[in-house]
Amino acid sequence: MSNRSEISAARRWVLKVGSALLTDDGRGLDRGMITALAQQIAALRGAGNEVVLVSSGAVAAGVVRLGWQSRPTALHELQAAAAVGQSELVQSYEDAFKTHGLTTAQVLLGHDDVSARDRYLNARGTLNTLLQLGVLPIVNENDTVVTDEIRFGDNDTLAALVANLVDADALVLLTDQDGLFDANPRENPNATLIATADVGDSALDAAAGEGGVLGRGGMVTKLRAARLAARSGTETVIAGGRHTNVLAAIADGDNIGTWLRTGRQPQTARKQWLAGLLQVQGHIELDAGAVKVLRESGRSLLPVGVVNVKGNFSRGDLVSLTDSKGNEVARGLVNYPADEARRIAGRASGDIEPLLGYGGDPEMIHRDNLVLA
Ligand SMILES: Nc1ncnc2c1ncn2[C@@H]1O[C@H](COP(=O)(O)OP(=O)(O)O)[C@@H](O)[C@H]1O
Ligand SMILES: N[C@@H](CCC(=O)OP(=O)(O)O)C(=O)O
Repeated sequence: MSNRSEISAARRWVLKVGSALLTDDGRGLDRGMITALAQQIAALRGAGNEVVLVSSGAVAAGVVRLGWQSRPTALHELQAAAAVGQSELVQSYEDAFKTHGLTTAQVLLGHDDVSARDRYLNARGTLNTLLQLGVLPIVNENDTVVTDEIRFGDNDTLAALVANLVDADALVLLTDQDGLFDANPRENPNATLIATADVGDSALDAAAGEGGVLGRGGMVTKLRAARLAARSGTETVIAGGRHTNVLAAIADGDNIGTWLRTGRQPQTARKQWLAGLLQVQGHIELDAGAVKVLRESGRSLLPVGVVNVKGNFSRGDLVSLTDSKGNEVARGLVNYPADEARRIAGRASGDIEPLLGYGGDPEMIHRDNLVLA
């Protein structure tokens, strides 16, 4: 019987595989692990789930391919190794998933892609489209172009931001340990596994330590990632990737690894997160019909319901939606910059392409990106 109904109910998964697991003791990519992962992910998909894979391993693969003895520290050398290793990494996955009839897509993201508002919507749109097409997105940090200051640095954080981006139900962080222990098991042989905890429990901070030689963040970044993911209602499980069929066990809600509970309704959590994300950059006045639809049926805002556009905002900015008297009805992330929003205001969605010269989103603001006042 499932102990973890919040996990077994999950349908949209972000799965992160760390360098510690994927690289064969620093001797390049562990092909056996990639084959096993592909088989398990294919099974998860076959059971009706959607999966985004966030995979590390580019630097470790590149270091071996270049014949270097150890991981370099200079940024440009790390970037060169990532560029070499990333092609090997995605090629290995593509080969492994092909045998299960799955198509993969390489998605390289930088910090701006998940924090700048316009790129946030673009990355979200692309990932959602890939999922709708049945493609398996394989995400990594865009290591070759990012600079020191803006690097995620570890893929735990990237995976959590991707979970926010696609509204994942569950985030699974697979690593070389069986989960989060009450102390670092490398240093303390008596450490015991924490099976379940509230993600916000501050006692966890004392338990989580740094990572090994291969990975970067250790449990510190995994805990932080779980907290980031929880902001949009995503549940996190940290588990050992070397167990046979670990993904099936997690998806069945079995008591494996560490479950970090969010304890909040996903939809509420996501909307609170959105609301706290940004400053309001402009105002959009709605007609009475649009106000009613938003309030009563929770639908998206279409351009046809827009009467007036104030301010100079960009795509992805947070705007305030008001009725004719200026009362705030809702807030949301707008799909069009102010000048284009003015041009399509009051018009049917079918007019967007002829008016703007490109086929943008049919909604002015999608309901997933709207929070009622
Ligand atoms: N409390 C803890 N429980 C489990 N592992 C811990 C803990 N504290 C630190 N660690 C370390 O975190 C490592 C996993 O993180 P990391 O090396 O970054 O791997 P990955 O590449 O999978 O992200 C483990 O090998 C372990 O040494
Ligand atoms: N983007 C890097 C991953 C960084 C990294 O090592 O992350 P992690 O394994 O999560 O600690 C790579 O592909 O090598």
